[in-house]
Amino acid sequence: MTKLSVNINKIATLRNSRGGNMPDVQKAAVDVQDFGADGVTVHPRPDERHIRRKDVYDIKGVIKTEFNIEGYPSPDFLNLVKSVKPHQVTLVPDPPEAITSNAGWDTIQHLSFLQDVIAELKEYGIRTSIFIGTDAEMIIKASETNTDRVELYTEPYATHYPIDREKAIAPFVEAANLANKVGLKINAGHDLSLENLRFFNERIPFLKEVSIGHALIADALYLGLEKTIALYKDQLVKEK
Ligand SMILES: CC(=O)[C@@H](O)[C@H](O)COP(=O)(O)O
Ligand SMILES: NCC(=O)COP(=O)(O)O
Repeated sequence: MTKLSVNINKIATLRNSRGGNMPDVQKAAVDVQDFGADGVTVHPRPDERHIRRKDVYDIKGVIKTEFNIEGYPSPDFLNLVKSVKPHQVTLVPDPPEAITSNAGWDTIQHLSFLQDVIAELKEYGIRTSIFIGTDAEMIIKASETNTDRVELYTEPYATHYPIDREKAIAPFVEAANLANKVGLKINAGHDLSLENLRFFNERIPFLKEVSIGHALIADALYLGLEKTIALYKDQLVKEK
């Protein structure tokens, strides 16, 4: 069954908005795991707009499932993840001013850089994943970085799903089959939701893990975190 890694960035956003420790991000990391998440994902951005470096260490201390840390491989970020040694690091090409992750890597232009970073992370026993679009050339080149996995950037799917879901999913099915063919394991994330997740999971072959945050935390404001995580997990149960 496809694993669900819950991204708790937006819990930190709420906490930071008042300057105290409510909601408690470390407690949220414990709770999402107790409620059935297969992992916790965070994205400590350079401006610490939500997840802070301290959060990363606090969460590391309570991980019983899998810890996935996302970020641009700056020297600061690499020092942080080498110190924390999460199960997985997901490398994203986000510039510091990006409002959110909105593109996959250009694995042709950045091949050598990614090869070096991935080799360094593997020396620390960290599983690597790189954020990628559905472009065939980028996926083929991604296999030359020696990354363990790619994470398919699913915003285009989520945007087009309400318009024409067959058209929305087609490039991602092709991309997943190609990634598998070139020896890459497959994660996916960004803008996945209760609306679009079941269809994505049913149609994408070889999918190992989805990381979901924004929509899940928004849903939890109405439904509660425990019920919301159960609903998202249910979307990942494949019909017999
Ligand atoms: C890599 C990805 O698509 C998301 O994890 C994104 O990085 C979320 O970041 P924000 O929560 O800052 O939007
Ligand atoms: N890698 C995607 C992620 O962790 C969460 O993205 P989103 O669900 O907040 O868009």
